[in-house]
Amino acid sequence: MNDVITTHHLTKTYGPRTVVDDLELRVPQGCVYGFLGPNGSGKSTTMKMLLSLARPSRGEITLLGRPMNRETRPALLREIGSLVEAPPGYAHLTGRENMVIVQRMLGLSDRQVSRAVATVRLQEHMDKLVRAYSLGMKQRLGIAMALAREPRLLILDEPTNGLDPAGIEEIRGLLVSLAEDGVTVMVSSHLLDEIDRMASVLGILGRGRLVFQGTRAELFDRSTPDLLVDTPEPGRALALGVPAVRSERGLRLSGLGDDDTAALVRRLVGADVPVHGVRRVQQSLEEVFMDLTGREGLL
Ligand SMILES: Nc1ncnc2c1ncn2[C@@H]1O[C@H](COP(=O)(O)OP(=O)(O)OP(=O)(O)O)[C@@H](O)[C@H]1O
Repeated sequence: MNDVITTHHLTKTYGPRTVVDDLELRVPQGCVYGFLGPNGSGKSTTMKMLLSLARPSRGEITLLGRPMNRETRPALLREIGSLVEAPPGYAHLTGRENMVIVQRMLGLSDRQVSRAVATVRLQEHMDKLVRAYSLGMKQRLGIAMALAREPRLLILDEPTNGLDPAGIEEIRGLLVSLAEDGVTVMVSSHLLDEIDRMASVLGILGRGRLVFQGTRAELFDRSTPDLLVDTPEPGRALALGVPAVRSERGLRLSGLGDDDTAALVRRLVGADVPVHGVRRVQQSLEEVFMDLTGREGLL
């Protein structure tokens, strides 16, 4: 599978602060790539660098198989649709007038514009002022603007921000169907659940660094399942200073490898705490993310 986005040592510093740190992104063709991270972890800055809206302090970007540089930039950007700030568009114009501006700017055909509008299902609202649109309609108009050029790559920064569950569901369905048609979609969010339900590949940022990249299954492979210790006397185990929380049948511990598990069992048995069983259970996706991002409040 070809990668549509690759970066090498991609870094952004603001003064003494490194906000994007040595990223090696690999975004495969035709997937929804979920770019996740807590607020302030560097998602927007990364996407802006991919779109030449911010200049990298260091590193290289390759898009659609071509290195991004002064010569290739104009042609590459023509093939990329994006939504990176709050919904674009002039509020005092209608949806249609906004689309005409995009059409003229990019030299698009009527067919391209009407297809994009139909894809986001805004046909019936094109003669309303954008000011009167709901947030979801504004986001859909923004996506129509990004789609009209029939991009091979879509880069969307938090496109579901502020939408209600029905609006989120609608955007999610739209992005998945675009990917099925071969468009590569990179979409950022700080909402784990939302990304998990649409992305087939995940990139997770924590404090500017890529802490994980791969499929959901690979993510679970990397995590250490929690340990459940069945004991009728969890209080005595906790009194020993064992780093556990109480669970239904005893105790639950996170992040314990095999050696630590053996040491724990020895310690409990040595202290005469009855151990009826020791099992592993998979962490929830939330817990895996929390561990990776340093529990910075990813939802
Ligand atoms: N122009 C700038 N000058 C200085 N610092 C900046 C600038 N732009 C972003 N930052 C800082 O870089 C860090 C990363 O910001 P960024 O917006 O990329 O994060 P994010 O993951 O997209 O977060 P959010 O979900 O809140 O948008 C933040 O600490 C932010 O304050």
